[in-house]
Amino acid sequence: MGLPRFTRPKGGVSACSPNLFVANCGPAVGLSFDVISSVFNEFGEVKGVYPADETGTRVIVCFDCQSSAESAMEALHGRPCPLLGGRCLHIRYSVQSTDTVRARDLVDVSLTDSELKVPGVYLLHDFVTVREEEELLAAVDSRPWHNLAKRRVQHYGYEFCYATRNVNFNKCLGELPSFVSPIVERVSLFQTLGCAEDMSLDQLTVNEYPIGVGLSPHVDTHSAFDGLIFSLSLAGPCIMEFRKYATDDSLSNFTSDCDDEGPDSSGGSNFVRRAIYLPPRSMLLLSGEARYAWHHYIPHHKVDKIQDKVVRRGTRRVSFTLRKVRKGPCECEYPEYCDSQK
Ligand SMILES: O=C(O)CCC(=O)C(=O)O
Ligand SMILES: [Fe+2]
Repeated sequence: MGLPRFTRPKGGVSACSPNLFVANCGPAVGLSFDVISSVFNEFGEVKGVYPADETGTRVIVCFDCQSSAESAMEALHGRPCPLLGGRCLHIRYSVQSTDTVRARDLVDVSLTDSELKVPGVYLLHDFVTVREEEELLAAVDSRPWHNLAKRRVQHYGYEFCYATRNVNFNKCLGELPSFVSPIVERVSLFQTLGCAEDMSLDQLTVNEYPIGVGLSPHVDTHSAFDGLIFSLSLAGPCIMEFRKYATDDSLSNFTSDCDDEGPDSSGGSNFVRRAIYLPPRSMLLLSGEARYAWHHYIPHHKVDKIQDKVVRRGTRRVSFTLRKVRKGPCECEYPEYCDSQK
């Protein structure tokens, strides 16, 4: 929605374009949009990487100019790509589609974690006061931001590297800053909701999303972080979406956790999709299945539809993502999604 749509060209050879349709690559085969973007970025500026369809194995890579797309095509088409898990990419030039928003792009947006029905997601509203929100925003705004292509970030505790989607374990940046201490202490509130894991945290990523900017689908790297991922929303709200792909192994029991709804079968989709509204000052926790087996992302929209109400994103959103860096290999129960167990 709101994004240009590109498709696979029909027929044989297609005219050159700055946009590539790339098959055999995507989140369903363990390659995040950030990793794909960093690989294609070697050939010129990548404006965006988008799902080409709902399979999770085909993406559209949009360059800012045609010559970069040509170089990427020449270097990567039909050859195993070591930086993309040795996968052999099938690349064609893509054409802009005239499709309008399709019904299946719309998903009901839940307001609470119990409505959402993604096991392991918890949401607490008003986790911080308006005053605390102002102080947290002032604290990060007085510190240097690091510019990414579409948003700004700050890292504390350990630096997160977007190219590898991992942390540099040997480079500890020091303790978490004191302005976040009250929040780190308060996360123990989630224990009253039935979450029994170790709540100590030593890594903070602050993300600042300008209006309309979102985040590509990903699972936080298992080997990088422990089992709890907290995300505090400040300033503007957002909708966070979740997808669980049906892997070959899970197809037979795919509906066991989500017995009201199987994988979306429209247009060949092979995932279940859910969405939740995250208001400012709310704290989200991803644990268990939600943390390890569901992709999460924020659609790039300037306008969101929440239970029949159209909500215009009027301000930036700043999030504090708090995690604990993992000290050994991940031993989760979801080996098909786990980089430590592959
Ligand atoms: O902005 C958010 O709430 C989520 C950020 C996130 O998913 C991440 O940094 O991995
Ligand atoms: Fe994440």
